[in-house]
Amino acid sequence: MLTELVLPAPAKLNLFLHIIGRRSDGYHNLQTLFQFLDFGDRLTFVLNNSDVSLASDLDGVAPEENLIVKAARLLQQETGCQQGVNILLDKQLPMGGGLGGGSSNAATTLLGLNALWELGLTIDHLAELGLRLGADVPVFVRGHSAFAEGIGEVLTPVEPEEGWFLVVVPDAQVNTAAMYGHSDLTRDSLPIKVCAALDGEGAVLDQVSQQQRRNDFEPLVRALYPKVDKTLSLLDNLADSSIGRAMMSGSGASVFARFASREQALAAQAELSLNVSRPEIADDTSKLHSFVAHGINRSPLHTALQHAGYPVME
Ligand SMILES: C[C@@](CO)(OP(=O)(O)O)[C@H](O)COP(=O)(O)OP(=O)(O)OC[C@H]1O[C@@H](n2ccc(N)nc2=O)[C@H](O)[C@@H]1O
Ligand SMILES: Nc1ncnc2c1ncn2[C@@H]1O[C@H](COP(=O)(O)OP(=O)(O)O)[C@@H](O)[C@H]1O
Repeated sequence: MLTELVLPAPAKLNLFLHIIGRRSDGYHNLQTLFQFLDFGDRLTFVLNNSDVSLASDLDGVAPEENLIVKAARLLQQETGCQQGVNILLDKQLPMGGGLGGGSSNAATTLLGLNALWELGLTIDHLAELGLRLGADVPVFVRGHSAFAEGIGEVLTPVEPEEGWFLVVVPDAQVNTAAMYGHSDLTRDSLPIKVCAALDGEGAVLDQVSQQQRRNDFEPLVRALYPKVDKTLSLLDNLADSSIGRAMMSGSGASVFARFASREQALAAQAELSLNVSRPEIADDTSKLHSFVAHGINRSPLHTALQHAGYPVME
């Protein structure tokens, strides 16, 4: 019997993000392209017979508010499961970074405990539970790059090119709910008409050419957070314009640019470090954290579960 599982909780990027309307409950309808990164947090689950406990020290997040604990308790309520678990979180992703760290942690917990507690829930059921925890959780549960609509939960699997990214994390935490609620947010983008025969990435990209790709949060976050604005400008200067400009992910604060190879992404990272150490710009960008990662269309969580002998059930 399985008593311990160590699983990744990968980051995501929003390769574009258009906000097309606001629902009566205040949530927003989007059209966005999600791709996973081979970089993220790591969760260790050890079976116990008593309670759910989490070892982590996230600033400002009480254990009961942590999406990991919420996900575990939701599974217990839904299934009546009496088993417990000790969970250890190795946090690598910035909080409020637009990389989906909290949502990914929740999805890894749902899938990990479904295996460890032998609950046998289907992927559809787990995605539905995930949506109760956050709009971005279902894509991490389903584990495939996707064109997302609705509030982020209506997912069509797609195959964007698996490029190399330099991701830069300015020293700023952006509050997602506050950005969605801001009066200056663009929320009337024209919907992309996705044809019925959405085939791989093709149909999405035909309609959202590289030049048209944008993140509707970007102008607002740039105006409110000068560090994000400056970081985007710095990264854009290093980006390969034939591939695309630097963009923000989600509601920020992280920004990214795609490169033709890992080597080129690493070279841009080195140049960025050099640039921010220059006295004329060393002020508020000196705390830039960055990493190079591969964009991948199958979540490393699903790959790890398969290797552990627990392939995700459709
Ligand atoms: C902006 C995005 C883009 O992928 O990512 P992040 O920047 O958070 O990574 C998501 O839409 C964030 O999804 P997620 O972070 O799961 O949001 P939730 O916890 O469900 O909601 C937080 C708050 O954001 C608002 N919200 C969220 C999703 C949505 N489609 N419309 C909204 O208006 C609601 O006010 C909600 O109270
Ligand atoms: N396990 C968790 N990891 C990160 N954030 C969490 C977690 N549980 C709850 N949160 C809360 O969710 C918020 C959003 O976190 P996160 O998903 O990392 O950022 P984003 O939504 O910008 O991608 C955090 O600011 C924090 O208050």
